[in-house]
Amino acid sequence: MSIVLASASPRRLELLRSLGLTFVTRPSNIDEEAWQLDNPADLARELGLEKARAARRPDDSWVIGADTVVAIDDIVFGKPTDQAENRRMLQRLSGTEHSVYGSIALINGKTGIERCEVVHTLVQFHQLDEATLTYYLSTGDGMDKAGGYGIQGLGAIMVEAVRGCYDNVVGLSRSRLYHMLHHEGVLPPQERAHCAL
Ligand SMILES: Cc1cn([C@H]2C[C@H](O)[C@@H](COP(=O)(O)OP(=O)(O)OP(=O)(O)O)O2)c(=O)[nH]c1=O
Repeated sequence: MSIVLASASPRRLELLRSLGLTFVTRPSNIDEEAWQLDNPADLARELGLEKARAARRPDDSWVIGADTVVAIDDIVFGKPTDQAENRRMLQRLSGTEHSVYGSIALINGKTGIERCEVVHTLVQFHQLDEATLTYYLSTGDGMDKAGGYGIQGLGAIMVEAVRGCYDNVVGLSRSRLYHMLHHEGVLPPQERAHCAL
């Protein structure tokens, strides 16, 4: 039984690799902008499932799709299109707490079984002063990331506290994924032996 990661995200690849699993990547490249849902958790769920469906294969492989949605009061902050938008996003996140919804979808190509769970993490930002904003924006670190920041990199300087799963903010909750795979009986003995958890 093989595992396919339907993602182009280097963060997700690293997180999955650290579980000690053998897998291949197959980015799905769906049009995420085409999805408009009012509820951010539902949006994360549907996008995770769509990514997994797009990479599905007609064999006994398990495809993993994931999506990260950053939101305040149901207003979704996607990836910034330019530095000015990145600045506006960080100004909105400054001094307040926001939600990060991360979906994990699992699809079996042979049986058609579909599972999807959404993990919710709360992230509190410091009040950001102009110097900090300008410094962070100058690195471009937030440009390819939901909400316009990366907690695992320099974005950490803006984070005051995290409530819930940290991995979920980075892009994939290893703990939740492990338990989902385990529940489906996906992990063969040799994979279990190498598993880092
Ligand atoms: C909030 C936050 C997001 N991110 C990243 C995780 C995801 O890669 C990205 C959210 O965009 P996604 O659309 O979830 O993922 P992606 O387009 O990067 O990759 P793919 O669809 O191929 O799986 O933001 C961080 O790396 N650190 C953070 O702190």
